[in-house]
Amino acid sequence: MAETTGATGAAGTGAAEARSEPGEARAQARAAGRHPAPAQRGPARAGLRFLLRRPRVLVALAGWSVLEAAHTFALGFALARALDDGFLAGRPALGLAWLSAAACGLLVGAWGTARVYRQVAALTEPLRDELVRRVVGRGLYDAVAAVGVPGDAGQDASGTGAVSRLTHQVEIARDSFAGLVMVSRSFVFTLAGAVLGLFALAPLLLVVVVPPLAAGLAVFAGTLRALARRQRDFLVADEELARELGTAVRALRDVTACGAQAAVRGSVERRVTAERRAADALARWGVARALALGLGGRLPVVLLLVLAPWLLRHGVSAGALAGALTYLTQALLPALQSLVHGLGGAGARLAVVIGRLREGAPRECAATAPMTPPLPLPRETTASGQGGPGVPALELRGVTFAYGPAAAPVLSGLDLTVPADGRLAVVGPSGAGKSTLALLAAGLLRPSAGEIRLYGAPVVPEQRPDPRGMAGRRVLIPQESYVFTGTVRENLCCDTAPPDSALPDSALLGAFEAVGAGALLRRLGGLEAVVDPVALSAGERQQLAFARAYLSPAPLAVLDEAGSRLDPAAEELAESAFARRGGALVVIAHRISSALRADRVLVLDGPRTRCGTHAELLECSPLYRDLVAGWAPPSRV
Ligand SMILES: Nc1ncnc2c1ncn2[C@@H]1O[C@H](COP(=O)(O)OP(=O)(O)OP(=O)(O)O)[C@@H](O)[C@H]1O
Repeated sequence: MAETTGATGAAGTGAAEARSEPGEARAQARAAGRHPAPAQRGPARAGLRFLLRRPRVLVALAGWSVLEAAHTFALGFALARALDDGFLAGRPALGLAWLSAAACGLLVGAWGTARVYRQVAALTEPLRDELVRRVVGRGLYDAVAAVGVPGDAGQDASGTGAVSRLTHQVEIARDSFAGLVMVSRSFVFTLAGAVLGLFALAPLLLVVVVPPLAAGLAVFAGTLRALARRQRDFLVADEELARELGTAVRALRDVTACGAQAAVRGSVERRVTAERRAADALARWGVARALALGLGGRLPVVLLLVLAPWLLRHGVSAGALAGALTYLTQALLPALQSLVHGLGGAGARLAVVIGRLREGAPRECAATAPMTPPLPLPRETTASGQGGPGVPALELRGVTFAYGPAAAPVLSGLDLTVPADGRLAVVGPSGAGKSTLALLAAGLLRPSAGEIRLYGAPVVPEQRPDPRGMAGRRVLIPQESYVFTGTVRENLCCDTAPPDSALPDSALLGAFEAVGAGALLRRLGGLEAVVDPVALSAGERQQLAFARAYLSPAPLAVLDEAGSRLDPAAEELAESAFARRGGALVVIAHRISSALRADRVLVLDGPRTRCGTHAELLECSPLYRDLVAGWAPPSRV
């Protein structure tokens, strides 16, 4: 069995890497009694202030962007002149010269754009540095503050994971900010170049183009806020779903062990529904985006074509008309598309990330998030699995098991009966299949052939613990004890108590005393003390697991080297508690003492497997004799 200690603690940390945890941040802020600032408010104003503090960079950016405007202007104007003065006037050389001028404009524009990137970097890198400084500073502050915080909280808060996640968000913020600067700047200068060009070609063109363009921009501006909010809601819902799934996947073992599948499924389904709703709302508002693009980018083209005869009659040349169409289709429409998508998407993302960074929460990365309490298993109230008088606790008939179709069988045709009050020890060399047998008996593995019955009922692996099924008939303590971050009570009850009722304290305290773990309970600080699995020794974890299993109503207990980390006296105390509580006991024996306490011993040894009393096996099983000789000096046997 794999190591399970501390799984829940780990599961709680860091959900969806770059996708962060806004919900947690808010929950924690609420828990801490502070009210988080709305993520949306402020980033735009803060961004503007940031820009205004860098006038020189802004001027340089504007200067280089003028080249871009000049390139846009040259594009339509040169085409119009090439047509009107060159090709349509029978002077192809002049036409080609104008086209060459347009090509030169293209090169100059590209050169300007390259310089623009440098200036954008000069804006975004300081932003990044500033955000990183804040994030790391806050992370260190929290790390120092977390010193002395007991348990996972302290360990996680002081870890670098939170800072690493937030610095990744800083990268997202920087990229989104750079994108926003680029698209906004590009739209402004492209618009300026195109309007100047249209005016230079024929002012009448502006009468056709400007009204729909202005209407499109007005629709976009009017719906931007709502659209950004929907976009932000969708991002948050998407992140929360990713966080929920990430946590669930990391905590699968805990979830299964606690029987919390239904609760986790419900929680994930709620997130999926929330994300679907957010996506629907965003899609509805996407219509506004399409409307803005249609009005501002496409309608002017249609109007120019429809009104072409009228424009030509009123002195607009064919070349000017072609130039105007070039402005619209090659410059304005792409710039408007970038603006609409850029401001709606990158803008919302930037607002979310900046808002979150300003909430400033390395703490938000689940370091101190409350652990999902384990869902306790229902406790069987009647001995439903006991099958009636004379029915054995455990029966194996011709059981064969292999870990794969091509693997050699670990068990082959095994027959075994453990009476309802029987006490069986299973021994054998390492790798003989003792743990495999324990898992088969517990219904956690399915035999390749043969049949296994518990109290007369066939053993079937179950999707979830059922008090009327396997959980009501057997309890298994595996080699590695399962202990999670939570109170002692939660650790005890995760296998036993139904969600709607609790075991009395006297039963819990009695279980500790019965298995010889009373001193451990007192040292931990009682039932409400929080257990840190990492701070327990392996033997202490085993004692806790003994106490938990002792509380189980299941009449068959299967102990798979469950006391291997205890000293012999403590192991005997724990084992004998199970013998006293009644029912059947199967012990995968770690020491000869366990075998000596059993009624019968199963020696697993492939084809030479034997079952009998200690004395019988000493007679007939050379392997058993060897094992016994290896366990203890002959004089003590
Ligand atoms: N999950 C698995 N997949 C494939 N093979 C496995 C798996 N678990 C165990 N085995 C193999 O099955 C055989 C029996 O393993 P098992 O753990 O049951 O032995 P064991 O008698 O309990 O050993 P030990 O005393 O060392 O715990 C071994 O050869 C082992 O390598």
